[in-house]
Amino acid sequence: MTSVIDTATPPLVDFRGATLTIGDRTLWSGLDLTIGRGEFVAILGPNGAGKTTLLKALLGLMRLSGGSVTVAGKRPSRGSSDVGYVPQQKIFDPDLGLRGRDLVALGADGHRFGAPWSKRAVRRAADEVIRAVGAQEYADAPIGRLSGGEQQRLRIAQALMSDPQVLLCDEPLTSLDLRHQEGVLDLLDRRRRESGTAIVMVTHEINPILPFVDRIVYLVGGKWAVGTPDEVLTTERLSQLYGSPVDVLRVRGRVIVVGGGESPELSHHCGPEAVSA
Ligand SMILES: Nc1ncnc2c1ncn2[C@@H]1O[C@H](COP(=O)(O)OP(=O)(O)OP(=O)(O)O)[C@@H](O)[C@H]1O
Repeated sequence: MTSVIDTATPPLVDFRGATLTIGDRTLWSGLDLTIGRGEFVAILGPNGAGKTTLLKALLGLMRLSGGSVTVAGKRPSRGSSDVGYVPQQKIFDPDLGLRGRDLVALGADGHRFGAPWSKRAVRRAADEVIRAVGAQEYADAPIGRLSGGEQQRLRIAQALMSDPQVLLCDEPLTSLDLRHQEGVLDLLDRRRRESGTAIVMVTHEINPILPFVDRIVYLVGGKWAVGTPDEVLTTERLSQLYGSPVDVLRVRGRVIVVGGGESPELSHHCGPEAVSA
C-alpha cells in the first residue's frame, strides 16, 4: 500500500503531553500524538478507556487537564469547519420521515460556515457529498427505511459537508456486516487519498481496519501506546499496557487479543466480539 501521508506540512492533529482527567480519574496522560494529512489512525482500547473523550477533545467539547492540542494549527473549537464528526451510530427509527438528503443538508447547519448558506448552495453541496459517498440511489428515501450501511454512508456525507481536514468517526463499523464494513472503510480510505483528509476512527473492530490504518492509538487504564499495528499489537506491548498477561495471536492473517482475565478492562474488550474483531 502506497502511503499518502504528507509529512512535509505541519500536522493536522498535534497532542503534546496531553492529559485528560475527569473527577479523580485520569483517562490518559502525557499523550504525544501527531497526525498528518491523509493519515488514517484508529483509536483502540477497552470500554471506558477514554476513546470518545479523545475525539471530544478534538471537537473542542472537552478541555485537557494538562498539555496541549491543536487541530489544523488552532486550538479545537466547537463547530469548526476543519473537523467533521460521525457520531456513534444509532439506527434511526424506521418511521422517521426525514429523507437521507435532509440529514446530509443538516451538516450545513450552525455557525460552521460563518455566513449562512443559501438553500441552493446547501442543495448543491449535499448533492456533491452524496455523490462522493455513492448514496445517490437512496438519498431521497426516508432515512429510517435504509439499511445500517446506507445510513452510515449518509452520516459520513453529512460530516463531509464542511469539507473538513480531519474526519472523526466514532465506531462507524458497529452493527454493519462485513461487506458494509468494507464499504465504509473503502469510502474513508478514498477520501483520505483523494482529499488528504486525516481520518481518526474509534473502533472495537481490529481486523477489518488493519488493511487501512497507518497507526493505532491504544488506550488502557490511563496509559497509551502509539505506533503501527505491528508495533502496538504485540504480546509484550499490550501486556505492558494492561499490566497483566495478554496474548496477541495471529491466526490466518487475523489478530486475536486474548487477556489473562485478570484485568477488568480486558474482560470488556476481549469478549467474544472483540476477540473476533
Ligand atoms: N462528561 C463526563 N462526565 C463524567 N464522566 C465522563 C464524562 N465523559 C466521559 N466520562 C467518563 O469517562 C470515561 C471514558 O469515557 P469514553 O466515552 O471516552 O470511553 P470510551 O473509551 O469511548 O468507551 P466505550 O468503548 O465504552 O465507548 C467513562 O468512564 C465515562 O463514564
